[in-house]
Amino acid sequence: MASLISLRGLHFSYASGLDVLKGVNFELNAGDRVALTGSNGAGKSTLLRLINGLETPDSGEIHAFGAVRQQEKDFRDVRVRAGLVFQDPDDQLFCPTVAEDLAFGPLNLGKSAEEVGEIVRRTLELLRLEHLADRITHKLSGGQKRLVALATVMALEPEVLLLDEPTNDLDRDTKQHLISLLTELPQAMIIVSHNHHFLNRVATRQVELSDGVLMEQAA
Ligand SMILES: Nc1ncnc2c1ncn2[C@@H]1O[C@H](COP(=O)(O)OP(=O)(O)OP(=O)(O)O)[C@@H](O)[C@H]1O
Repeated sequence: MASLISLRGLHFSYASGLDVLKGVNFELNAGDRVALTGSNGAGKSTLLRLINGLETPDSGEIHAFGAVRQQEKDFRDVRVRAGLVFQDPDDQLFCPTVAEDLAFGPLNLGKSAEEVGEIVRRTLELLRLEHLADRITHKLSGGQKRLVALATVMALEPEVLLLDEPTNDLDRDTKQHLISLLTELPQAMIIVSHNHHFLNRVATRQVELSDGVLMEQAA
């Protein structure tokens, strides 16, 4: 079966001249929950942004959902099908209330108000966030915002999840709930985290980004 996402010989440097990726090869297959580790500044968030077309590689190929993706227009459907939850929830949340933030994406995809209402209800329930539906998003705690950011991506019903440090700010019980939730979801995912306990519980594979290349770690 073809990979959901395939990166081939990916090179990327920032305009400052900083060489971040120096030939990354990677395959994400159905059912994979991949832990993406590496030291601070190794380029993990950059790699997630490249998959979503938020950065452009200097060379190499990005294949997603069966097609090569090169130009901005090629990534429009990738951003919906491979939902990126940013490291900083404030980059993700911009509507007045939690329910409106969850509704924004599906409404934008042209779903009916009735369908969207059902998606919002179901997603809030899945993440145990029903009690926050009418809260003002920017007044939530850091952990609450992180879960709402995940919920806004889940509301788009993506095929792949790209999670950047999903456990930051979460208390022990909420982390436990996130472990149960992620291991029960059908989606393939890439999870960037420094929390090895969490990754050991959730991931099916581990890759480490070091000196610009990805290395598969022994199970
Ligand atoms: N917009 C940018 N412009 C220039 N340099 C950047 C930019 N964003 C990130 N960098 C640099 O690129 C490198 C990789 O950053 P990135 O955020 O991808 O690392 P990371 O592995 O996710 O780190 P962390 O574990 O600390 O979150 C770092 O040296 C960072 O300072």
